[in-house]
Amino acid sequence: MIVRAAFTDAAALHLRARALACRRGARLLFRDLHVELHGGELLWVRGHNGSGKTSLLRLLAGLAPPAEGSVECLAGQPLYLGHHNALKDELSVAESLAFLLRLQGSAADPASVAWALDRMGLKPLAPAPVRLLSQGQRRRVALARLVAASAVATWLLDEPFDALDLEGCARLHELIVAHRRRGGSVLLTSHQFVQWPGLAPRELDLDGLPH
Ligand SMILES: Nc1ncnc2c1ncn2[C@@H]1O[C@H](COP(=O)(O)OP(=O)(O)OP(=O)(O)O)[C@@H](O)[C@H]1O
Repeated sequence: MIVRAAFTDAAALHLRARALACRRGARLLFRDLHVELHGGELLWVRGHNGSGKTSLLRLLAGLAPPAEGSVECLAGQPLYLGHHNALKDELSVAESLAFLLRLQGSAADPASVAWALDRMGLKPLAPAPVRLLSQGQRRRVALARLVAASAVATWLLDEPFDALDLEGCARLHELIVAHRRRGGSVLLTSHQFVQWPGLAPRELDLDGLPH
């Protein structure tokens, strides 16, 4: 089960990375990167293709060790949502989401799954096989995990707006706004300008870093 983090203390420090360096193969992608993320904040990580945005998120999520520096998660283990949707083609939409919810330690009973699908506008697709879904519909199923992740203080989202139509973007926007309002923090990458009203992200541009 998700450990319920006490993150209602507005503007508390949730995540701190100091002097991070990231090496992929022979390439040093960046070094001397400092990141702080507080409750209620949205941080938009920008940079050209291959600048290291996904690599940075993986370091912050603890999925890979940094070449140098340290990462501290002060409000519990973050939820990392990668740009691969990780759905199982042979399952139905509801079964596939239940599987992902179980993996992240959230309740995966039929009512919780139905609620999460409904919040992402997917209710009619619950019994459909995943293999029949469009890319945007797949993205929505993956993002439905966030509906059940209100107890996780920090969300790390890699290209969450990818493949979404306007309505899908609006639904994700709502989830992010609600999470920040309850004191949660969000760090995301996006190639699109994050311009939804009320989002007002702080920006971290990897293109400006030493390497
Ligand atoms: N396993 C790996 N071994 C070696 N190099 C890798 C590996 N994975 C990624 N890279 C390289 O690291 C660099 C950064 O990749 P990363 O996916 O972090 O970039 P990104 O900023 O997220 O890119 P994009 O905007 O295209 O999603 C790329 O040049 C990529 O080729």
